[in-house]
Amino acid sequence: MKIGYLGPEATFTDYAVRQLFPEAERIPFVSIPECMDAATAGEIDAAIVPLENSIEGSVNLTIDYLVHETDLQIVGEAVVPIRQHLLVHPNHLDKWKEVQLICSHPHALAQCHKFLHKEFKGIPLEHMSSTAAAAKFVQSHPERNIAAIANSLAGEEYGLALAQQNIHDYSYNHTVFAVLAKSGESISIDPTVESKTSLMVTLPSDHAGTLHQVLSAFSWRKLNLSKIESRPMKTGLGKYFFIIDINLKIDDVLIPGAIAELEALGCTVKMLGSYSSYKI
Ligand SMILES: O=C(O)C(=O)C[C@]1(C(=O)O)C=C[C@@H](O)C=C1
Repeated sequence: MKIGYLGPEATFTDYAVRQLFPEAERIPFVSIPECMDAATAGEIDAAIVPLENSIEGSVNLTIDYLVHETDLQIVGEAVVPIRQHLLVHPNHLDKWKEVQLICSHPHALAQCHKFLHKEFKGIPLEHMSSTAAAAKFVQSHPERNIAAIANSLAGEEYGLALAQQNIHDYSYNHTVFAVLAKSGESISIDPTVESKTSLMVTLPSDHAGTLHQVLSAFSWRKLNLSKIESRPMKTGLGKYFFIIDINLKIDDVLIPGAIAELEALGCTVKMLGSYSSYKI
């Protein structure tokens, strides 16, 4: 089985792939959209992409690309603990407090915002395509006193020294990764802790109280929602769609009944997936 991920080797996404699919052939991509495109084209069996972080919130690029640009389905998800470390080239370990630049993925920098503000005020931050790309960049510039924020796997992979560990601002730091595949493809992930169904719901325009009616379609059926999030449709100001997660696998009665009720209200409903959730 071929699984695509945001590369290079030793990103958090790569770590998630290694945990979920230890036997798979891992294929790195330079961006999340490229990885999803490869799944759509059938070059890989599934793409693993970050969806949401407990400190930083949703990964908008993933959600928007999934909804607007692909027909991929969510076939599984994994909740992965995230530990961010400050890594430097071993040549500069004794002067890590004087680093001239700190680079990482924007989500990783944001997860360490308070640490950076306190310890490295005024030091430039550079966005890289992933945490491992930042670690690789530091490795390839041994002459510069610069640092990467990345995980310990990247530290080992790129021969960097650990200057400060666990620098994320809140100790509870977890990212949810989605497993995306073409519709009809099933990928088994065991053991399952929870099940979920994700829907994209677009409301009819200018109807007072529709969101209330949408929520009551779930509430009177006692369908427990774990997330409701709005994202712009990208067609005009004030035009939004909703992502709604239900804590249940698709069944024959309750969820199809709720969907039919939403459609009767004039909503458009797209099934994003019904899948198992795995905790690493
Ligand atoms: O850069 C990485 O290592 C990634 O896998 C990406 C990513 C993200 O996009 O949120 C994944 C997990 C962490 O939250 C930080 C970065």
